[in-house]
Parts: sequence; structure tokens; C-alpha cells
Amino acid sequence: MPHYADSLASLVREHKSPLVVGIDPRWDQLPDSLRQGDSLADRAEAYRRFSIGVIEAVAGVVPAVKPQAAFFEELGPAGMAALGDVIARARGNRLQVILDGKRNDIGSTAEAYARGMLGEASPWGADSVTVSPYLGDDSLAPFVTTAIERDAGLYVLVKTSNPGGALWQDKLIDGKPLYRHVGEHVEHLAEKTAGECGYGLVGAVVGATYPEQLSELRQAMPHTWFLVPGFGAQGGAAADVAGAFDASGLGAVVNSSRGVIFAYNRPEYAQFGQDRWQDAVQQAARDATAQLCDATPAGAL
Ligand SMILES: O=C(O)c1cc(=O)[nH]c(=O)n1[C@@H]1O[C@H](COP(=O)(O)O)[C@@H](O)[C@H]1O
Repeated sequence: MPHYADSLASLVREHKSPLVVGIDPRWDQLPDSLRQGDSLADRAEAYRRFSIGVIEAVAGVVPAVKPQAAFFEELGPAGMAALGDVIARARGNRLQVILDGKRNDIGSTAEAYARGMLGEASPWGADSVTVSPYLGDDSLAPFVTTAIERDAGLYVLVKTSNPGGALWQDKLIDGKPLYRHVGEHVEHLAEKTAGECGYGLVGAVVGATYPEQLSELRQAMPHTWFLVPGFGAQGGAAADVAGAFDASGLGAVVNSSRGVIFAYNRPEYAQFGQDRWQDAVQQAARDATAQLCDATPAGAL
């Protein structure tokens, strides 16, 4: 496989879009036409059809999608089967897949997570995964080893988008907030695994809801590709994520889930109606892309 960050950089350039569409299906917000029955199997089938509909709407428009495992796991085995189909369909449509599971555990168990989610024989086949750093460097090591073996990607939680994240992430340790310590470790791993584009296989999650810290981390972590959630439904605006990009418009992909996949429920896209929900999704992805491109240095993308 080509180096993860190099292929992400070339997809961002090709589509002129740093937008990641988050696939976070929620039963209550699905188009009525997909809500048939109510068993776990019915819901899983609806999530499968909805997610594939989203993929078909945004393929060729954005470089990547981020299925959120939580919504599929919630439905048990049928949900997991749907998640597998969604990942395969996304990859078949030349979309990079960030599998959002935020996993980790002690090193020996992390090895199983890393093999299962990212390894050569992974039944999921994602291009990258999200992981938590709080069990220490030995817990990240199996993911890093597996990512290097497969040229796959990792996004380590550094500064999350939620308000409660500050409780521990902003705690000062030796005069620096904890997220800066985590950021230094991630940057070290990123530098060691850098590809031709200058960015490493190991990336960082940094929320759009903390624009100052986002800019500060961009300066401090020059080899680290950022996954920036919190744009759209959580209140982050395009101006807030401007500091995430480097001078050539690379270095970050920005996620929007609800704001894009449920666009047909937003007043701005009411003209599409439920019947044309996929057109609303595509238009929302195009609009978010345009806003993000305006936030990159002039003419960069
Ligand atoms: O890792 C993530 O993607 C993530 C990290 C974070 O700090 N904040 C955050 O919102 N996320 C995820 O990004 C998505 C945001 O969804 P929306 O708020 O609907 O755009 C959800 O799947 C969250 O789980």
C-alpha cells in the first residue's frame, strides 16, 4: 500500500477538498423511506443502506469518510456486518476510510486491536483508526508497528472537541498542559514515520472547537497530520480550523458528520425534501468543502 499520509495528501489535492464526511447514522434522523421495521436487524439494514447512500453521494467530492463504530456496535452483530459492508463500499469508491473506534488497552491486548482493525489480515480493511493515548506509549506501540507494516494511519486523541475534555487534557504538568505532552509524543512518532509529503503515519485528533490550541499545535507538530472534528454541528466554523492547515493547504482533514449526512433535515437544504436526501448530502459536502477551501491559504487547494 502507498504511504498513508502520501495517499491522503494526493486525494485531498485531487478532490480539492480537506473534508471528511463522518458516517454516524442515527435511527430517528434517517429518511422515512429507510425506516422500515424496528428490530436490530431492520435498523442495521437501514444503516447499511443509508451509509452506502451517503458514500455514493460524496464519492468523487471528498477524500475520506469516517464511520463511527459506536452507532453500528449499538446494533450488535447485524450492525457490525453493516459496518463491514460500509467500509468495503467506501474503499470501492476510492474513499479513504478512517475507522473511528477510539480503541486502546494494555500493550498485549492493544496488539489484538491493532491486528484486528488495521493489520494485513484485518476483516475490516480500514485505512486508518482513531486511538486513545491514555494507557501510555506501550499501548500505542502495537498500533504504530502495525501501521508501519501496512503503511496505514493512526489518529491519536490529543485535544478533543468536547467541553469536558479540558478537565484532564488542559491540566498543567511540568508547566505544560497534558495535551502538549501527548502532542510531543505523537509528533515524535509522526516524524519517524514521515512519507514524501512530510507527514507521518501517526496523526492527531485536535478539535475545531479549540482554534487557539489548534494553531498552537500546528506549529508544534509539523510532521503530524490532524483529524479535526467539531466543525459544523458542534459549532466549529471554517475560520476556526484555518490554523490547522500548512501553507500548501495540507496537514489536516476536517470532519463533519451530522451537518452533512442529515443535511436534508436542515432548513438550508429543505428544497431537496426527503426524496432527494442524497442530493442534499452531496450539496452539503460541496458547501462545506468550499468553506474549508476558503479557510486554507489563498489558492492552496
Ligand atoms: O475522533 C473523533 O472523530 C472525534 C474526536 C473528538 O474530539 N470529537 C469528535 O466529535 N469526534 C467524532 O467526530 C464526530 C463528530 O460528529 P458531528 O458533531 O456530528 O460532526 C463523531 O463521530 C465524534 O465521535
